[in-house]
Amino acid sequence: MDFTVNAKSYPAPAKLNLFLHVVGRRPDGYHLLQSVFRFLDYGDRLHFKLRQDGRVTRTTDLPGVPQEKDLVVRAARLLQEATGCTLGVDIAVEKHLPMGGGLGGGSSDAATVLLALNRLWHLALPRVELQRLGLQLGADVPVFVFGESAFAEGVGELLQPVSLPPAWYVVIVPAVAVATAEIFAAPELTRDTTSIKMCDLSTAQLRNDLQAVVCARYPEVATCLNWLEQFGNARMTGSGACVFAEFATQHEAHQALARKPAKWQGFVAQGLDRHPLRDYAD
Ligand SMILES: C[C@](O)(CO)[C@H](O)COP(=O)(O)OP(=O)(O)OC[C@H]1O[C@@H](n2ccc(N)nc2=O)[C@H](O)[C@@H]1O
Ligand SMILES: Nc1ncnc2c1ncn2[C@@H]1O[C@H](COP(=O)(O)OP(=O)(O)OP(=O)(O)O)[C@@H](O)[C@H]1O
Repeated sequence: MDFTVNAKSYPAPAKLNLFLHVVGRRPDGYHLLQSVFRFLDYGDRLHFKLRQDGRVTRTTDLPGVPQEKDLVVRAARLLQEATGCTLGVDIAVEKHLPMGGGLGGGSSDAATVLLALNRLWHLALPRVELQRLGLQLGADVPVFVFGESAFAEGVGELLQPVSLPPAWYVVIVPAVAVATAEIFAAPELTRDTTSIKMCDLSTAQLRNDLQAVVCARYPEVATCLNWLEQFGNARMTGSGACVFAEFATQHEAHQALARKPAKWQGFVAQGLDRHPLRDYAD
C-alpha cells in the first residue's frame, strides 16, 4: 500500500486496539476505557484540492454516509469554525478500510483532515488543540492526532506514548459491520474490569471486553477468531468486527494469511511506531 505523504495526498492509517478494557461509565453514558493503540501501514488515502471560496466538499461517494455526516467534511468545517479560516477544500477519499470494522477508519480520516489542513491552510494549531477538536468528532480521533503508539484512558483521550516491539499483523475482516454504539449499549457488557497501571502492561491479563458481546451477537466474528487462534493469541480490535493476530516476522504473517479460507477478506500489515503525519503539528 502506498503510504507516502506528498503535497496533495495523505494516508489515514488503521489502528488496532491491542487490548481494550471497559473500566467504568461516565454519567453521560460514555464508557471509561483502557487500551493500547497501534497504527498499521494500511489504511485510507485522502486527496485535497484547496478552494478560495471557503466551501468544503467531498468529491467521492461513500455508500450510507451522506456528505454532511462524513467525518472528513465535519472535521474540515470544525477547523474553519475554530480558526475563522476562509479557505475551503475539496476532499476525495480513497476508502480501503471497512466501515464498522474497529479499525478506526472514519476517525483516522478525520484526523488526517485536521493534520493536513492545519498545514495546507497555514493554521499552525498546536497538536493538543487538534486533539481537543478531534474529540468532538469521536473518541477515537485524538489518538490519530497524537500520532504515536499509546496507552489510552478516559474515553480514549488521555494518552501516553508506549514503546512496542516490531510486529506484523494478520487482520481478518468478517463480512459484517458492527455499530460501536450497539455494543457499548449492550446490557450484557461487563463494565467493571480492574484498572491497571501502564507499568503493569507487560504482566497484566489483557483482553478485549467488547469481544464476548460481539461474538455472541455476530457468530461470524467468533468463527474468524477461532480460526486465527491456531496461530496464537487472536483478538478483536475496538468494537469489531475485525480480528487480528500478531507475528514476529512479515514472512510468518504472510504464511498464515495464505491459509485463510478464500471466502474471507484479510490482509497483512506492519505495526507502525508513528503516524505518517506525526510532524504535521507541534
Ligand atoms: C471502541 C473504540 O474504537 C476503541 O478505540 C472507541 O472507543 C470507539 O470510538 P469511536 O468509534 O470514535 O466512537 P464515537 O463515535 O465517539 O462513539 C460512538 C458511540 O459509542 C459509544 N461509546 C463510544 C466510546 C466510548 N468510550 N464509550 C461509549 O459508550 C457511545 O454510545 C457513542 O455514541
Ligand atoms: N469518512 C468516513 N469513513 C467511514 N465512516 C464514516 C466516515 N464518516 C462518517 N462515518 C460513519 O462512522 C461510522 C463508523 O465508521 P468507522 O470506519 O470509523 O468504523 P470503525 O472502524 O468500527 O470505528 P471504530 O474503530 O472507531 O469503532 C460509519 O458506519 C459511518 O456511518
